[in-house]
Amino acid sequence: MAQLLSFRVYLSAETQKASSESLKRTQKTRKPFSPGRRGPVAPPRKPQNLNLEVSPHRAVSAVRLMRIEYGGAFADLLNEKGKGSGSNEMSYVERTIGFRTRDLDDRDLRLVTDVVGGTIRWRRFLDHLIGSLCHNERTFRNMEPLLLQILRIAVYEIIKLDMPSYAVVDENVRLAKVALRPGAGDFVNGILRKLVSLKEKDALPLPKVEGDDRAQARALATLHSHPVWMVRRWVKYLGLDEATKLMIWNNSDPGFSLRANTGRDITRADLVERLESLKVPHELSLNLEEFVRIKTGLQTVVQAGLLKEGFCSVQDESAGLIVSVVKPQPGERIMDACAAPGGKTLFMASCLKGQGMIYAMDVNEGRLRILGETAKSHQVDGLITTIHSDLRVFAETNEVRYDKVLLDAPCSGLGVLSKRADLRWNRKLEDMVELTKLQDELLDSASKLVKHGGVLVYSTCSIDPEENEGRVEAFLQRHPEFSIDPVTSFVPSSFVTSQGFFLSNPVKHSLDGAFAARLNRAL
Ligand SMILES: C[S@@+](CC[C@H](N)C(=O)[O-])C[C@H]1O[C@@H](n2cnc3c(N)ncnc32)[C@H](O)[C@@H]1O
Repeated sequence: MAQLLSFRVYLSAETQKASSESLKRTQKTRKPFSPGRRGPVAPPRKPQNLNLEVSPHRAVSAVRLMRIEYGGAFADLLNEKGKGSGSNEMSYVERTIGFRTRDLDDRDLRLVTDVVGGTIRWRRFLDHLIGSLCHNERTFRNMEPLLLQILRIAVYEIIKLDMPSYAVVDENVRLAKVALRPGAGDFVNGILRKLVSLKEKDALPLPKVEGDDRAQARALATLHSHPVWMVRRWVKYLGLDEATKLMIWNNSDPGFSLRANTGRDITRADLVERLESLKVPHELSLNLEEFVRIKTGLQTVVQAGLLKEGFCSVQDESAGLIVSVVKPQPGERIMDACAAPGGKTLFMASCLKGQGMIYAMDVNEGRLRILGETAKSHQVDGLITTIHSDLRVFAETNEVRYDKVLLDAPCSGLGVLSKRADLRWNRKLEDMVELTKLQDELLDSASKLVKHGGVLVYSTCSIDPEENEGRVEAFLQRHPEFSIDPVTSFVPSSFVTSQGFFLSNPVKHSLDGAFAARLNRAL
């Protein structure tokens, strides 16, 4: 169980740099969903018989989408469940739409993952099309949640997956009829037939990128399905072309990297051998000698137990490169001040070659416990001491100083939107103000723990200059005892910014976006 959890957390660790606090907030404030009209929760429906007419992947996708949007579930966690979680999933389906479908086979599971991820990513774009095809805005605004999810799935399948229209219309009309009522099926039929006809004439009602900055940002936000505030921010910082490329990247299927567990003397060659025997296509990382990239086959790796047995971890290369910036050396005492769930802690521990200690601190006790359990399976637990504390409180009272401190700060996660399909919709502009304030406080506290002549590494999985360069610049003004140590000798040159920081750019490097600054404390 701990192993499964640790996989989940690893996968999300590198993908979920988003502050878990704010996500939790979203989770708490979301109301339980009802399949009927938006509003109060409907009483549970009575279980009915198995329905073999409705396509299982669509029924399950619609229910997962309801759970994500109204029930506070996270898209990546639902997708990771995969095979074996069938009966639990079917009981959700039954409770939500009143019947079961046949069990999902491997192909259905892949379809569910694609359809759920894609429908979430493309939500704004799909809603624009659906809204344009309704009689009036009120029809769209008052649409019952399940009906809306069925329409989103159908529009996504027709427009983005290019599935045969007749089958998609037929299947989704049937789902709406059985799960809701005959009239709902007629409504879905009407909307989808209009859509198919416009698609065939190449006349979809899409906005034009024209007018003032605000109007252009709104059009781009619809066409590439992102919140308007993100588009405006990226156009400001990156320019129109780069912002557009970034949105295209965020909408593409994410790739993953695996790190061979060198802490257990497993080499990349050993990992490659296992991947070959499992027929998982892979490429060697050009940036890190422990890493292998895979585009497909992650489920195969999970099912073969490679993560469970501590053979390897799922870790993005951008996270591995942050560890390169820290460059842990045998014998060092390193404070990992925001450590959980521990992706970087474990990699750092494996660099110590049995000598030294990583002090892994986190305010979240549950995530820290998972870190401890995973450290055992990776056989590096003797090199890790966990500390459950708020860094700000710990730094006030603790007298010990460390050779190096890594502050992998809670951040917006704007660098990992390709992996976290729902994050773009959960993140708000106001979060940025709260996060930068927290990052400043944590930087001040982390700096107190660095010994004279020691190193502080500040990192995020954001590409936002305010969370990155902006925080470091403000910190250096408050702390003249620190200076920038350019990362030139720690990472390949294409990752080094003009100021000497590490930046992985999703568009340029085909990795998650991440940032790190290496700061030396004067002797
Ligand atoms: C980006 S995640 C860290 C990811 C981790 N370094 C890894 O590689 O797996 C940020 C972490 O900071 C923790 N955190 C947030 N505020 C904190 C605080 N005041 N003190 C200590 N940890 C905190 C969160 O619980 C979260 O686990």
